[in-house]
Amino acid sequence: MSSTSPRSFAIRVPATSANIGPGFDVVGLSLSLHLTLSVRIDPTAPAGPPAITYSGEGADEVPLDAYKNLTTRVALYVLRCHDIRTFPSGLSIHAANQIPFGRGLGSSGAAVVAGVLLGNELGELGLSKERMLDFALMVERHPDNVTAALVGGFVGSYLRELDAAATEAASVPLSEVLPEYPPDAGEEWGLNPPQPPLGIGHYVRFGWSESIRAVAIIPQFELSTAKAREVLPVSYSRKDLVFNLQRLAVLTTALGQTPPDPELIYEAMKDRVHQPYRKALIPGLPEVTSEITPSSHPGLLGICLSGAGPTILALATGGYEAIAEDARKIFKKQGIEVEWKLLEIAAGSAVEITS
Ligand SMILES: Nc1ncnc2c1ncn2[C@@H]1O[C@H](COP(=O)(O)OP(=O)(O)O)[C@@H](O)[C@H]1O
Ligand SMILES: N[C@@H](CCOP(=O)(O)O)C(=O)O
Repeated sequence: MSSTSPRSFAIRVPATSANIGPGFDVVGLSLSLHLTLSVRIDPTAPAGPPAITYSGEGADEVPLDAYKNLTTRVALYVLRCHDIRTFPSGLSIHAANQIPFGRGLGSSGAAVVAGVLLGNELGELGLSKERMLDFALMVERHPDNVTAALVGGFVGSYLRELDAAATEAASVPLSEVLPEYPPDAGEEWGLNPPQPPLGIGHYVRFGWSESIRAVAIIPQFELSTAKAREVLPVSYSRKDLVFNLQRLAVLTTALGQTPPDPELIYEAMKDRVHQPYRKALIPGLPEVTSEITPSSHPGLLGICLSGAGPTILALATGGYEAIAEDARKIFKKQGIEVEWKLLEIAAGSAVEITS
């Protein structure tokens, strides 16, 4: 294909639920709601900034300026790290988004991963998954959502301990990784964006019993992840850490067993590291997680906050509607409306060349 031929491709990134109870900042699960970018590059089109259109969740608030939009800013960061200073001319992008913003379903992680994949395709960079994860981790610094969104499934990840130089490179302020472009008149384009250190994130995919589905009970208010992280303490008692470690060790295997064991899983999805501190931001959270149990709701395996919330994630093999409707009643007492969705575990991110 000549360099003046138009080309098109689609990028599809799943939603994610992070933590799954005790695995704060460690485990994530990809879910069947997607952010899909339909991208066209027509090098013969008149020069101009990228044309972005957007539909679905967040359409009323997402910026359509490529220098302000999270996905395109991440793509430009990836390009600049490879000495490509601008978007190609004749670039148009349509984003169709099913992932609600600020609900604990990994919308920002999906937007970041989509941006990394977009940069990789626009620049024809041929980056490996591992290298793409490095770029995503320069922007979203907890690995659980972006790793599960990139590779798909039920995934555990850790950040490698970096040496002093790599630590410095990885701790540059986000404003330097993603400066608001374009620069003011008279300023130069930044020539040396902070390069991600090699091999920041490492992951493993756990087994997942095919009988398990996810009920996402989504309160109709937004809670930013940044705000929900501010309420967490900086240190924990040994008792609380051991409580979580014991459960996480059991949970990562228990969710792969067929048939899954509700008694084992319900207890293994309890948490003392983040949920107790977030309950003030999510009225009804303690009641939902303690009143909906495998004995009151046959089919339920376990129930927890999804990511930083406010969504509640129930893992179950049946009885989905009763779980969701009873959670709705509990939230209603707090004056909170919810919608709920029955979701499957999704495949990881994918790029499809359409022409
Ligand atoms: N598809 C998207 N395109 C651009 N920005 C997005 C997109 N999805 C999410 N964002 C940004 O991420 C923010 C939500 O991130 P966050 O508070 O981490 O919540 P969560 O990731 O749990 O949905 C949104 O308010 C928006 O600024
Ligand atoms: N481990 C993070 C996960 C945040 O997920 P999100 O979907 O709410 O962005 C945390 O709990 O803060």
